[in-house]
Amino acid sequence: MQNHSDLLDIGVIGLGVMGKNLALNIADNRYRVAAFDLDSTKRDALLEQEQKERPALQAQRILGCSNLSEMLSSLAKPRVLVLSVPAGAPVDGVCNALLEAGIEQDDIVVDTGNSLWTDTVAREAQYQDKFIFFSCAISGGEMGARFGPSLMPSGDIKAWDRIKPIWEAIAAKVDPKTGLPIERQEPGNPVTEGEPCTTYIGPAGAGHYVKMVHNGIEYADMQLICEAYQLLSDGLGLSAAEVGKIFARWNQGSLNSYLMEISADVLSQADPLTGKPLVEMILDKAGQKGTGLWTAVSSLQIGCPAPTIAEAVYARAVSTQKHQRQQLSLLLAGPEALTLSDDERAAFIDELENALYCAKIACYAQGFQLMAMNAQERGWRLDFAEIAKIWRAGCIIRATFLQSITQAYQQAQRAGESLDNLLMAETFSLALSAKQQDWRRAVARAIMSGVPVPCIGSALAYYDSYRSETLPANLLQGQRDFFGAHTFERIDMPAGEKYHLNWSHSERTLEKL
Ligand SMILES: NC(=O)C1=CN([C@@H]2O[C@H](COP(=O)(O)OP(=O)(O)OC[C@H]3O[C@@H](n4cnc5c(N)ncnc54)[C@H](OP(=O)(O)O)[C@@H]3O)[C@@H](O)[C@H]2O)C=CC1
Ligand SMILES: O=C(CO)[C@H](O)[C@H](O)COP(=O)(O)O
Repeated sequence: MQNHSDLLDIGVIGLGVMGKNLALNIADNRYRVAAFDLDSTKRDALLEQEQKERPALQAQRILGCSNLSEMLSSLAKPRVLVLSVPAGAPVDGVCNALLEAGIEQDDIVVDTGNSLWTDTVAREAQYQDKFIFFSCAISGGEMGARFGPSLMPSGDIKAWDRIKPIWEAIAAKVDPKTGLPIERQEPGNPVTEGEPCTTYIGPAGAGHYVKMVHNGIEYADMQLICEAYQLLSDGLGLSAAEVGKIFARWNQGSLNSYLMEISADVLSQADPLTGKPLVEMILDKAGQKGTGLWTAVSSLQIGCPAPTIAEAVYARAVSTQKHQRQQLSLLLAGPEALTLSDDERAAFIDELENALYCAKIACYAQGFQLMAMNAQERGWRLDFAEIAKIWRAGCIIRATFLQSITQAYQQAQRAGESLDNLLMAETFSLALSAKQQDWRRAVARAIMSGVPVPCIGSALAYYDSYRSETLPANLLQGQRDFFGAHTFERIDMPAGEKYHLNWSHSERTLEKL
């Protein structure tokens, strides 16, 4: 350490994938860090890593602690303690251990895990008067944590004022003119220029809600890319490397994103054991930790349509039913293979690129609408231009596309309008209208080839539903009234007036209720 008698700036508890890299990132930005993990080998690995990275002449900035009491006594007051432990019981486990170790009322505990947002709301209340429970959802995975993540803080505003300088220093940075990430993955040389990808989101739970929806969009975006992969490989018979090249090309255009970039990379990777494409050696059963599911559940609970996000969660569930899929693949018939000319194949690839772009817009529209509806229910004032801004770099769904979303919300703000659905933004409505025919052709081809496209297809249904002034819910209301006297409203009478037809009477008279 620079000076062992000095009190340190911040403590990091939990030194796994995220915590270790966050600690190194904070130290790179000249803050002094106390670090603790239940598993002392993780603490030692962190110290070793710092020693390797920090030039010999520079003093170490990370102190390994053997227990939480040691950590508390090493920190300047009021203390700032970052939790990077698995969501759920471990968060309360650490909070209780901190209470036993002597944490004080004005100390700040920042939960950076993927906690369920309602748990965060409850924790703020539960630990009130004991310490300040603050939260900061984080995205960016291992490399983001190390060199600049997207950070979504929420809770006590005074706690935010205290941690803001550290957060702005460690966050990913964006060039304000272009909206593009400024990336420099060099230990000891953090990016200090540009706009930091962090902003105060709102009261307790708001940041975790926003991160949860980020992950819901992440699930959908990943599944869209996977569907395109299956269409190109099973539908067109292209090799993994060929699909990788197509994705790399798409990544140069409007589909430019981190997820597209890494998908191209994964597809071009050979398996070190067999030499075959690695992707073909990876078992097709998807894992999940819950944030996509929570997003889908929240959308159902508040009645906000997010079908593409929900389909992405189902797609992971179907993938895990490998045994049933194996059995049914032998039982159920599919369509005849399509024979396409070279021109048709080339056209299909272009159509699919447009389909993916349109479906992506629909996913983001669903996610942003969900945040807006939940914010309204909770009385949160979320700033969507700021949220889109902090997702332009650092996080997993970072994409040039986020700059267009930022601009759409900024434009709406300037005009004093609320953008209730992203599909209404001119930049997206024009793009969708221009590309929707290709989207339909791609979905039709997928259906005729028997390749499942739950997300590309559901996004199209979402688009068609929202551009339909009338939907068959009139018949649905008639059905409900028929079997359960659930009543209906009439188009020629004031809103809110309820009617019921006496379906079981021979005269079928209409009653106004
Ligand atoms: N990995 C990712 O890409 C991202 C993860 N997150 C979230 O960040 C959080 C951390 O994730 P990640 O780093 O991947 O998880 P890891 O499992 O890699 O790390 C968690 C660490 O916390 C330690 N730990 C558990 N309980 C305690 C405790 N009571 N006191 C001290 N240390 C403890 C674990 O030790 P041990 O292993 O011995 O139990 C482990 O070293 C999770 O909530 C995750 O959902 C958020 C964004 C991205
Ligand atoms: O939060 C993240 C990125 O933003 C994590 O990587 C998340 O754990 C991924 O979710 P899952 O394991 O459910 O795919």
